[in-house]
Amino acid sequence: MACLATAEACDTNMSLLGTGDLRVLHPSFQIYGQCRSFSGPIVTLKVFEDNVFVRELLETRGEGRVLVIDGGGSMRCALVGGNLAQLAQNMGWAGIVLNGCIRDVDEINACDIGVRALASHPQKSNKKATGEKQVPIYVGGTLIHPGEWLYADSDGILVSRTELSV
Ligand SMILES: O=C([O-])CC(=O)C(=O)O
Repeated sequence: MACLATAEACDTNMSLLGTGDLRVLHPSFQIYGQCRSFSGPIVTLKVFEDNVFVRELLETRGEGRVLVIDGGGSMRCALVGGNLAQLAQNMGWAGIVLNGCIRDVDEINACDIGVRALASHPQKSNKKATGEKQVPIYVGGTLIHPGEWLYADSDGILVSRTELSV
């Protein structure tokens, strides 16, 4: 699949940026994983310092979708590590965008998926199975709904109400 360049997508979709049908996430994410450019329909998850539901979702078939996790921006533990990134790759997820921290950076960077997160943190999260799947989340300064489309590359991250044509 041809990858859509986010800068070009912004230039050619000014009207969508104006209406909010296309939004640019705040540039506060670090780039990890082998895929610097990825896109797909969004699955959302809202959790706080607990990654049981992250694993539950990544154990299901990704089918080219992107898991966007609102981790509340916590800087106190990691929600995704090398095992979960490998699982995401094996299950066919296009990528993970995380408003929170990862760990096992070298392992994640070896995985054939795209990952965006705020930072790395060596400590694991709680395992209490709390959180909400497929709810609207507020990440990177924008409200994101399940089923919207995400486009990420070296320049940034876009969320679109509908699929964009390349
Ligand atoms: O299991 C966890 O809490 C996260 C982790 O370290 C991994 O995915 O390897």
